Amino acid sequence: MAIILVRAASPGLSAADSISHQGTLQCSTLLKTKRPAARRWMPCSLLGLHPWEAGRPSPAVYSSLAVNPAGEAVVSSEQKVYDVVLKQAALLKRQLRTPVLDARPQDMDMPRNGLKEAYDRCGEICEEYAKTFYLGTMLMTEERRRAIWAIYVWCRRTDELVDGPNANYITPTALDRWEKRLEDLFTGRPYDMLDAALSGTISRFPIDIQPFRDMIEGMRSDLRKTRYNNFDELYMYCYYVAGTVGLMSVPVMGIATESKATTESVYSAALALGIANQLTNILRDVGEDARRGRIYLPQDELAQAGLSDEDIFKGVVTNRWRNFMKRQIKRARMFFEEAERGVTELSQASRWPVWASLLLYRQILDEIEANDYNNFTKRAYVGKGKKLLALPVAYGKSLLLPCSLRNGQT
Ligand SMILES: CC(C)=CCC/C(C)=C/CC/C(C)=C/CC/C(C)=C/[C@@H]1[C@@H](COP(=O)(O)OP(=O)(O)O)[C@]1(C)CC/C=C(\C)CC/C=C(\C)CCC=C(C)C
Ligand SMILES: [Mn+2]
Repeated sequence: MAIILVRAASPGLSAADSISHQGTLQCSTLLKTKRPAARRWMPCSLLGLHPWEAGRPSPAVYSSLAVNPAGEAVVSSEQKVYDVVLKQAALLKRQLRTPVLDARPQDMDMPRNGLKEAYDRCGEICEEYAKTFYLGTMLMTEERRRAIWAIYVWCRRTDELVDGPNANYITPTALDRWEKRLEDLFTGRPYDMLDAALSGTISRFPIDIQPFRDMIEGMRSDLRKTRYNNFDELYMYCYYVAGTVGLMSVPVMGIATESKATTESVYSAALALGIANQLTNILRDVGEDARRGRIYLPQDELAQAGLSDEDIFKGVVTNRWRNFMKRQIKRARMFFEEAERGVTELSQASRWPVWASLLLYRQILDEIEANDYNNFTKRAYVGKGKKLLALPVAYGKSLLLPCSLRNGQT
């Protein structure tokens, strides 16, 4: 059995997370590297319109069926993911009615101070890799903040498996081992200190394993797939690698007690924020991903715009490219808009970091425009000044009443 031990030059982690034994995948390097960019296409072909152009209805209103090239009706990715949203929302509602904290093993055999150290380490990693977001978490209650750090670190480590410096050595079997390790930590047998922080977190919050499994599935898909035929395929990928983060986070962030929104609608918004972030990430990184042989943009939309893989490899900004990009940006913004309604429904102290991350990530789209759509050789980057300005704006927005109280139920 292969042992994958990656660390040494890692500025992120220390001895505690480097324990390795046969057959267990070790992922202790958290070097700042880039994930290949990602994508999605809306299965509304049956309606004859693009939802992001016509005003995006709630997922339940979308056609649940898409048509495959053979003309057969198939369940769309959007519908499949919406089923996950419904399941997660139902679980949350059920678990909030049961005494969760008593029903689950506490702290999973970790000594109290060991767990504190584990959470602190997660906080340090989070601070190192996502400074602004880390600052935002400081407004949350201590328990929530630690939980978000633990989730962040698990996601970051998972992402690093396929996106980090050792990505070339990662095989589907290694991901299977990572998933086994996930199952172990969910049943109170964490493998290392950072896993223990997540074990502690799931013992305190009603978090389900499915979004975590699905993120690993996204990493599997990254290993085997370098093209996406249409937005439906891209949507699924975005759900796997980023929508899942939204679903993991809601049970920790909590819904405002005064909110009148349904749990499903809050989960849908969280999903939308993950999708919006990932679409933005993909649009920012077109050139970088192409240099790694990856094109996440929907192939059918490229063809409709008169563009090919070759055009992307050449990396010349033409009017065709500008027009294509305008539509992609418009779609990403629609997902941000959908997410906005949900942020207001979160518990008050959770809203600020989420608003901050939404505003900051969305600004990357403005920067792509400001670069005249040259995302081949220019990285869209939000400057320090704009970043700083987003923080008070986000704070102001976090004070607003939930949308469901302003406009009736969402
Ligand atoms: C407050 C807040 C934002 C909480 C989420 C914190 C958290 C657990 C983040 C984990 C992020 C992570 C490491 C995901 C792994 C996969 C990945 C890297 C996805 C990309 C993130 C951007 O990272 P970066 O720019 O560093 O990308 P590179 O790896 O360098 O390419 C993603 C684009 C997706 C991240 C997705 C989110 C942060 C989802 C946000 C949604 C919520 C927090 C739900 C909010 C709730 C409502 C109701 C709106
Ligand atoms: Mn990455």
